[in-house]
Amino acid sequence: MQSVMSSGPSLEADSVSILRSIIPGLESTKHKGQAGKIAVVGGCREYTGAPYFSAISALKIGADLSHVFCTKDAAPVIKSYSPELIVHPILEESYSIRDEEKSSISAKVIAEVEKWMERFDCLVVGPGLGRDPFLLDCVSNIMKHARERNVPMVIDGDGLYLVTNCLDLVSGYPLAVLTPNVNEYKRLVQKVLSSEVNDENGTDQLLSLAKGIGGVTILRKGKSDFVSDGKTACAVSIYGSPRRCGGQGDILSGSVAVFLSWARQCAAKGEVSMNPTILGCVAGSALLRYAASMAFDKKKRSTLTGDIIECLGRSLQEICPV
Ligand SMILES: NC(=O)C1=CN([C@@H]2O[C@H](COP(=O)(O)OP(=O)(O)OC[C@H]3O[C@@H](n4cnc5c(N)ncnc54)[C@H](OP(=O)(O)O)[C@@H]3O)[C@@H](O)[C@H]2O)[C@@H](O)CC1
Ligand SMILES: Nc1ncnc2c1ncn2[C@@H]1O[C@H](COP(=O)(O)OP(=O)(O)OP(=O)(O)O)[C@@H](O)[C@H]1O
Ligand SMILES: [Mg+2]
Repeated sequence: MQSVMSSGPSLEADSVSILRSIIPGLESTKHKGQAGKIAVVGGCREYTGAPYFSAISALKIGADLSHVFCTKDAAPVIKSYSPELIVHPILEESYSIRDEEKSSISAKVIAEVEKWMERFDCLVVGPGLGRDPFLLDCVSNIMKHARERNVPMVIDGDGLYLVTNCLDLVSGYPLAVLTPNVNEYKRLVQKVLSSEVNDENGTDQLLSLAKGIGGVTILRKGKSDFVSDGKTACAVSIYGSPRRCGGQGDILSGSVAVFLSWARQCAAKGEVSMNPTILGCVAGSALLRYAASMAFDKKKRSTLTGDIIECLGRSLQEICPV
């Protein structure tokens, strides 16, 4: 029986033990893909950094393959950041197409993603996605297909904007993980609970929110990260950095995708008993916070997201040496 809490009344999760329990061994018998195939749906004309941070973090943590489904404009830019990523330039924003093209483009997008969908262990929906209505409509269709195929989804950034306005996309889907920052959490609470964020009763409110969306898992980001699936709640407060450079949430989304895939593999073998989405969130949060503190020790005020990504490998090695 796996315990997510450390002993005592604190909500703090035993995140180091959780990390160690779900990280797979590196065995010579394994083939490419067994350690995880992740896809990020995000990246538009404005934002190319966010999907890159998410997808490259997944690889640096140990996934074997990392795909990005983005707009045609964003693709060459994301490809130029890294030859490691498999980049699909399939999405379109309204400015680049005529109204009469919309239905055929929408069908093409879903046909392209469908070719790959069953191979993915997890999707990350939203990093740098933007808010173009036509693009979000296509992404809604991608999410519906992922759900039909029982593919887990980590929803972040503009994916949360989409989901907050259309809760049915995730409501009642236990393989959905929402990772809101302070603004995104506020919008979710207002929409689902018709109230304002109440920090005095923060854990109860988080439990109600996760329950209100039908048992999805929510990772509320902040000074401490709080995680709940509507039944249990826990926190990750260890490590962290005082630098709040943009992009740390993107590292987190890619990390959670990998860890929840690993946690599901462990759960299928009966090695863990906690909800794998909770384990994935706790592990992702702890690793990001550890890498951020390591990067800050070295770079101080000039710490950027790229510096934190560079520390992911050493952080993993210190927590779970190979
Ligand atoms: N290097 C990169 O590429 C990075 C890219 N990033 C990407 O940026 C995107 C937004 O994420 P974020 O974190 O800025 O969202 P958040 O805190 O709610 O917003 C702050 C304020 O901005 C506003 N606002 C935001 N988007 C808007 C829009 N499209 N159109 C209009 N308003 C918008 C918002 O206003 P509000 O909606 O509250 O009225 C709030 O006041 C997301 O795709 C993320 O992945 C980040 O991951 C960082 C690294
Ligand atoms: N005040 C804080 N103190 C310590 N750590 C924090 C604080 N705020 C956020 N973090 C850490 O940074 C991570 C990212 O949270 P943040 O709120 O910056 O997300 P975000 O706004 O979505 O980021 P992004 O810029 O990638 O969109 C969280 O997992 C959390 O661990
Ligand atoms: Mg964010």
